[in-house]
Amino acid sequence: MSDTFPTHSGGAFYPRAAVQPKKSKLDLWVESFTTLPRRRLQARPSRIFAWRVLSRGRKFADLTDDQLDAEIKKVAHRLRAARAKPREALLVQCFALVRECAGRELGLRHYATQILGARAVLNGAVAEMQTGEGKTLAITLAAGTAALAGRRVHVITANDYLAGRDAETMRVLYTRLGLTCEAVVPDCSNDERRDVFDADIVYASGKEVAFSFLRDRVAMGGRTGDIGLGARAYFENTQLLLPGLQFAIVDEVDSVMIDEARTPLILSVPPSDAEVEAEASRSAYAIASQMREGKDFRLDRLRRQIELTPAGHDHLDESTDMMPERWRPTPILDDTIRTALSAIHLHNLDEHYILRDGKVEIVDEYTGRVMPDRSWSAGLHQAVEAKEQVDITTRRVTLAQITFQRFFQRYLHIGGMTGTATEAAGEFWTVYGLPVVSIPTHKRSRRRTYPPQVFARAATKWARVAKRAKELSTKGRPVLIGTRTVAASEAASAVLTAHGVTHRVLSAAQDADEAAIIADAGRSGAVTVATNMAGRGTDILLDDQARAAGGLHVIMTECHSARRIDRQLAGRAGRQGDPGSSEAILSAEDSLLSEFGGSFTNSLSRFGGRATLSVLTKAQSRAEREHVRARKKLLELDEQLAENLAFTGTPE
Ligand SMILES: Nc1ncnc2c1ncn2[C@@H]1O[C@H](COP(=O)(O)OP(=O)(O)OP(=O)(O)O)[C@@H](O)[C@H]1O
Repeated sequence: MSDTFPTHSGGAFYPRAAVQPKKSKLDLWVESFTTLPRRRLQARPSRIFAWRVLSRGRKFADLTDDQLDAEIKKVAHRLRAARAKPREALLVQCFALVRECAGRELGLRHYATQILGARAVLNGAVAEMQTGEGKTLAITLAAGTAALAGRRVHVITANDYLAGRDAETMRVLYTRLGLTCEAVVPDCSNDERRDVFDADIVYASGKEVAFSFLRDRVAMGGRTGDIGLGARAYFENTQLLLPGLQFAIVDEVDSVMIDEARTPLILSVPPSDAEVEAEASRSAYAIASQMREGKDFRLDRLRRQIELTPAGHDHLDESTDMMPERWRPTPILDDTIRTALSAIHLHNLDEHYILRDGKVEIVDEYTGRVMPDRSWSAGLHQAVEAKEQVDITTRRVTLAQITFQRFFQRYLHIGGMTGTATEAAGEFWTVYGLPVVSIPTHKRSRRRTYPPQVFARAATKWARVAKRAKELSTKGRPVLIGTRTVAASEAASAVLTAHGVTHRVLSAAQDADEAAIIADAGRSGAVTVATNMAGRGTDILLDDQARAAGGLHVIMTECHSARRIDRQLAGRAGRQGDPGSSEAILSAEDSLLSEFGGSFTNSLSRFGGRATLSVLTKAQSRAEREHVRARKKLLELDEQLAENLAFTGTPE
């Protein structure tokens, strides 16, 4: 079995895993029948381990605070001495100590299921723990143990807000263990960032750590060994941000390592001729907006691709003069115009992006959150700005780039947790070599799932949503209405108002009040409308009246292209054995069904009637296949780029 705490490789100065060689399809196929079942078996924690931790914990409960501190020191010392592979008995002791400290500092003692989840993470697996099972607390067992063993731990969260929130909540526990814990605040200075990464346990979004790694790579300037890096640090005073990539625990691992993996991370600087660039984007928009679908270009909404027709090419030939000199050669012009067409036809306001303070800000399709510090690459961001007639930002020059897939492969040890891993188990194994292990629930789930209802028209759907919300909230149940876009939240809000239902809206456009709105969402009779940003990590606590009335009811008003995201939303109800229910109220006009639903949806929207579950499942499977294809393609491009870079002498 692999080491629990792999020792340094890639040099003690900046420990990280070596770049992994690309595996052939045949190798992967063979592995999935040979290595994977064995790894899954090895990674599955035994229930006896959890039982031993609980029984050991009873002994620690009798210790005074001073005696407990002494035990912690002893265990930390033995863990460090054990190096890569501590004995099972030592891990039992360490888990029991962390658990006892959690009981004293947080008033929560880990359940057996949380112990199993954390053990699977130490075994280098993805632990699938259902929504609401307490992953945030479970992670402290794995993070605390690894940090006591002397490893620098990164707890990677789905976004910056969760990083700050979880570090804040769990800091007292880590402090009690004699460990330091910090969270990365976006936009902090390099010195601050270096200080944060100096802590034993760092909570951060994947993007923050990956960008810090990219900056370090640029600073290393191709030197990767200890001597080169040490010399650079000494003679050129180059200070790196990270102490390497040692031990990562990824919370909401499918969101971070699969969903985010569709966007490459690019470290860039502004170019010298910004004004001409802006001019080119405006002219390209002017040309593209005159072109007609079908005649000048063909649009493949499914694959999000645009192809120019011969008539389109003729149109471009006639418009060349409108572009600045550098953009006139045919391949560059074609590319620029296709980007402008994509901005016009495939990127929608209040769905893919919002406008805030005269700026285009991207909305993450999976989390519903605005990502102010991200921009689309290859001129798309500027094309969207030209379309919205706002100031055009400068298209930046790339210094270094990496995909999440390649970034996470560089950790010496990685493990993760999520409520929804099964759907992506194949991808976890082929891309990251991570087996998925299912952990049982602490209490039996009492959540009821009603069959989905699909209406022909969106208006009928919204009326039904309002009626359901009114009916259930009058009975004293809190209702959470999940939407996919900011625009849909507004539509839902308008209908609810028209039906006289008091409600609150939580959306990407106003996430400042998030904590307050969530705190109220579990009150008896409360109705809350939220984009899927109220999915992962949102813990809606019920009051007694709400629990007695039947708990939270989640209404999903549009299915996401990934089933996991829907399961996350439904998972806000019926947590920790609470009562609760969920249902989907949809329409054939929803984008998933109209794009991926096939002929059935077409006839449904034309002739009316109701669709069945199988139509939905088919549409989602199609969309998921498309996304897997897109991610594979990105990884291939990234690997190709790395090979080209390796050829020019920068192998990292
Ligand atoms: N051992 C425990 N004892 C008592 N309460 C607990 C325990 N562990 C977790 N909880 C409570 O369970 C609730 C859910 O926890 P948390 O939000 O971490 O779940 P989660 O698994 O991350 O859910 P999701 O996947 O939906 O984000 C919280 O209110 C938390 O305080």
